[in-house]
Amino acid sequence: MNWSNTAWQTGSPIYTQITQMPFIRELISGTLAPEKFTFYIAQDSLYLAGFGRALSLIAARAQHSAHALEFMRFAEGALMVEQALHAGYVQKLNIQPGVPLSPTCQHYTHYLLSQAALAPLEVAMAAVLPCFWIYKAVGDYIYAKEQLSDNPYQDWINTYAGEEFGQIVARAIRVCDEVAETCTPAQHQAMTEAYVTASKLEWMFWDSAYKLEEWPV
Ligand SMILES: Cc1ncc(CN)c(N)n1
Repeated sequence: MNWSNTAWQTGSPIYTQITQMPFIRELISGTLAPEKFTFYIAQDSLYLAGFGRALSLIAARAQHSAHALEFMRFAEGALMVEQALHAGYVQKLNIQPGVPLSPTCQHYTHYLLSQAALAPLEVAMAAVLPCFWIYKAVGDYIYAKEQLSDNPYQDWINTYAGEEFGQIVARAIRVCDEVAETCTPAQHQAMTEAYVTASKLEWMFWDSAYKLEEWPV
């Protein structure tokens, strides 16, 4: 079995819980409060800046030039394509610059950056994989469930359920599997742990937006 099959199976209870979150249910029905989506977009723009840097760090550390190139393209995708979607929303939702990182956004981006800089390369790659794979799965899930023709969140849904993002996700999974081929069982275990941790942080990210999370002090 490929490492990615094990990772998906291990992380699937978290994925299932994500699909049941109020944030996701309300995205499907189009009833999500605009202030919650605005909070999400503002934090996600900050997240994507950190995520793009983490991907660039992994590219710089990759052992094979084909993998380095893939991660450079992934970084470009996060910083250009996804940020372009957000830029449209930032304008539409009138999000002002200078929004501070929420506690969860800080936790998640710093987790990815520290893994990208300091963890063994295969663990760093596994840590960023949920950012691709869970979003694609959630995008497809929402797309399949929604019944509205005028969902206010349709652009967001189309981006993550789209074919183009699907191809990027397939390539990210493939690189992880190629790297995992030469890893020991202990290294596979460390990869899966990083994958599960990042999956939990995905759950927390949506939860924090729904709660409009603030610093307690
Ligand atoms: C928190 C989060 N995770 C993943 C993605 C998709 N790259 C995103 N935009 N935001």
